[in-house]
Parts: sequence; C-alpha cells; structure tokens
Amino acid sequence: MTQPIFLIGARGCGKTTIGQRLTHACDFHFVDTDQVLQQRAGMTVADIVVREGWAGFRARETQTLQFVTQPATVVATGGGIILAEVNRDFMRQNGVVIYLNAPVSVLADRLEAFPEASQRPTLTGKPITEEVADILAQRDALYRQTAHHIVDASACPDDVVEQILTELRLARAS
Ligand SMILES: Nc1ncnc2c1ncn2[C@@H]1O[C@H](COP(=O)(O)OP(=O)(O)O)[C@@H](O)[C@H]1O
Ligand SMILES: O=C(O)C1=C[C@@H](OP(=O)(O)O)[C@@H](O)[C@H](O)C1
Ligand SMILES: [Mg+2]
Repeated sequence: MTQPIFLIGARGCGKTTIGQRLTHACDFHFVDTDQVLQQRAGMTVADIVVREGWAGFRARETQTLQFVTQPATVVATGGGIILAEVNRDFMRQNGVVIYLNAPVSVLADRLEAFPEASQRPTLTGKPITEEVADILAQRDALYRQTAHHIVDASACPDDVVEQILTELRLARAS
C-alpha cells in the first residue's frame, strides 16, 4: 500500500509526534502541513493570523495539503484542516484518514506542557481547557465523518502507532 496516510485530530492529539514515528514503522516520507506552510510563507502561524486572519491561514492550509500529498507519505495535518469540506473530500479520496482521538483532559495537559504558541495562537481567547472543550465539541463530528479509522491517542506513542498499523493491516486483509 502506498496511499498517503492523513492524521487528523485536535491540537495536542499527537499528529506530528505519531506521524514521525509511523513514518519509520512503514517506511513512508513524513510531512507536516503546518511546518511546510510556515516554511513556504516565511512566517509563523501566529504571524499569518495577525496579518491575514484565520481565513488567510485556512486558504494557505488547503493549498499546502494539496501540495504535500504524494504516495508513500504520512501527512500530519493541523487540527482545523477538517473545517473545509474541500479538505475533507480531498483526504478521503486521496488516501487513508486516521482520527487520533483523545479526551479534553489529555489534550489540555499536553498543550499546557508544550504550548508552542507561535504555531498555536489562541482560537477563542479562552483558557486552554475551555478552548479545547469548545473546539472539540465543534469538530468531533467532522473528525469522525472524515476518518476511515479512529484510534485512542491517549495511549503511549508506541501503542498509538501499533493501533494504526493494526487498522491498516485489517483494512488490507478485508
Ligand atoms: N501519545 C502521546 N503520549 C504522550 N505525549 C504525547 C503523545 N502524543 C503527543 N504527545 C506530546 O504532546 C505534545 C503535542 O503533540 P503534537 O504531536 O505536537 O500534537 P499535534 O500535532 O496533534 O498538535 C507534544 O509535546 C508531544 O510530545
Ligand atoms: O486546531 C487548529 O485550528 C490549529 C491547529 C494547529 O496545528 P496542530 O493541531 O498540529 O496543533 C495549527 O494548524 C493552527 O494553529 C490551527
Ligand atoms: Mg502538529
């Protein structure tokens, strides 16, 4: 199988971390839409949002998703990639989509420990736990409807990778 693998889910669910590990396990290339987008723009996400608003960032995100999608590639997306129908359709049609699902408490703990503010400017202006709860409530259904597979991303990284490999093996066998 050389179809691209798209990792989706909320901020802090581990798309970037798990994507890198998964790449080694299945001998794919790794790309992260936020990393490529920031390199191409020569600006951080926070700078883009100040200059162009979230609409500007979202337009760049759609272009980046299409630009980075290649065979044998694990694509770690940004948490809001599923907001645009064009992105949801693109990922479902061009690869296998995995939702890294984790509860609000786990996401908030990780984001408090590793905020990476230049890549994750506030979405709502609210404190972390409230923001994560609000955003997940808005997006969970979109993550679920876009995903081919859902894994428990609150597990340790090795387990999350193993869950993904198991889902991919099962899908291939069926
Ligand atoms: N399964 C995991 N178990 C423990 N910590 C994790 C796990 N996945 C990610 N992390 C940690 O959480 C933080 C956010 O992870 P990251 O991969 O940047 O998430 P995302 O790209 O989905 O926003 C990082 O500091 C990372 O080390
Ligand atoms: O949830 C979101 O809307 C966003 C998530 C971020 O990526 P991570 O999910 O990798 O943190 C980044 O794309 C941007 O700050 C917007
Ligand atoms: Mg990330």
